[in-house]
Amino acid sequence: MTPRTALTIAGSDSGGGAGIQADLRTFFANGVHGLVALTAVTVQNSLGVQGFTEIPAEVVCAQIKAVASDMGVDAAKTGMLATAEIIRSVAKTLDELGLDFPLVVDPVAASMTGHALLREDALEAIRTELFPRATLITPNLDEVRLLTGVSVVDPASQRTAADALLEFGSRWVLVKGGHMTGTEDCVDLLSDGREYLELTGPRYLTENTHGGGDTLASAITASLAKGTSVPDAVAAGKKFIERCVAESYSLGAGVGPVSPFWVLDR
Ligand SMILES: Nc1ncnc2c1ncn2[C@@H]1O[C@H](COP(=O)(O)OP(=O)(O)OP(=O)(O)O)[C@@H](O)[C@H]1O
Ligand SMILES: Cc1ncc(COP(=O)(O)O)c(N)n1
Repeated sequence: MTPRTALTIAGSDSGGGAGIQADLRTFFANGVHGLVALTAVTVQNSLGVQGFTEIPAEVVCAQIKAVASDMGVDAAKTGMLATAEIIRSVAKTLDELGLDFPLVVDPVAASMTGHALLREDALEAIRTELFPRATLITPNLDEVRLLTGVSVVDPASQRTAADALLEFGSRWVLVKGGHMTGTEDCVDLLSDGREYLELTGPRYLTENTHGGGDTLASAITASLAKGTSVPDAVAAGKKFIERCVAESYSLGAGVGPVSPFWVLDR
C-alpha cells in the first residue's frame, strides 16, 4: 500500500542526528514516505556546527514544487531555513500550492550547542511569513524568549508564552519544556488559545538529546499526514520522542542523538 507522504523543508546534519536526517528516520519509523526540500548543508558533528552553506532559494522552492506536483504532500514541516530569502520564497511557494495540508513550523534558530542556524533577521521572517500559515509551531524555550521576550520558568509563564506566540497567527502552539530547569518532569504545553493541554512525561537523565526537537516535530507531522487531529498527533509525538530520548546513545565526543531504532524491535 502506498504510504502517506510528509515533506521536510530543512537542512542537512552531516552528523546524522538532527535536520533532514532526523526527519527522515522519524518519518520512516512512523510509516510515512519522507519528501525533502533541502535548505542548507551544515558541517557539524557531536561537538557543534562548524559552518553552513545555504541552497539557493529558487532550488529550495523547485524541490517543493517537484514533489508536490507529482507525489502529493499530506503534511509538511520546516526546520532549519537558513535565510530570510529562503523563508520568504518558501512562504510564497506554499501559497502557490494552495497550502491544503497541515504545516508544522519548528522555528530552529540555533543548534543545541549554541551555533546559529539562521542568518541575521531570519527569525523575524519566520514569525511574519510562516507562523500565520502554520497549523502548529513548536518553539523551544530559547526560541520563545527570542520571539516574545518571555522567559519560561514555570507553568504560568509557559502559558503566558503560549498566548503571546498565538498572537503571531498560527492555529496551535507547542511550547516545549525540555530546557525548563527545576522540574522533575518534562512538560510541553499545547494550546490553540481555547484549550491548554499539558503533556507531561518523565525527564530522562541523559546529555544525548541532539535532534530531539526535529524528531518531535517530524513525528507530529507524520501523524498529521495520516489525518490525526493536532492534539492527538502531539500526544503521539510526545510519546515517540520520550522513547527516543530514553534510547538515545553516545556517538562522538560531544552530544549524541536521540534514537528511533527501538521501533525496529516492535
Ligand atoms: N531529558 C529529557 N527526557 C525526556 N524528554 C525530553 C528530555 N529533553 C527533552 N525532552 C522532550 O523532547 C522534546 C524536545 O524538547 P526540547 O525542549 O528539548 O526541544 P529542542 O530544544 O528544540 O530540542 P533539541 O535542541 O534538543 O533538538 C520535548 O517533547 C521535550 O519534552
Ligand atoms: C541541520 C540542523 N537542523 C536542526 C538542528 C537543531 O538540532 P539540535 O538543537 O538538536 O542541535 C541542527 N543542529 N542541524
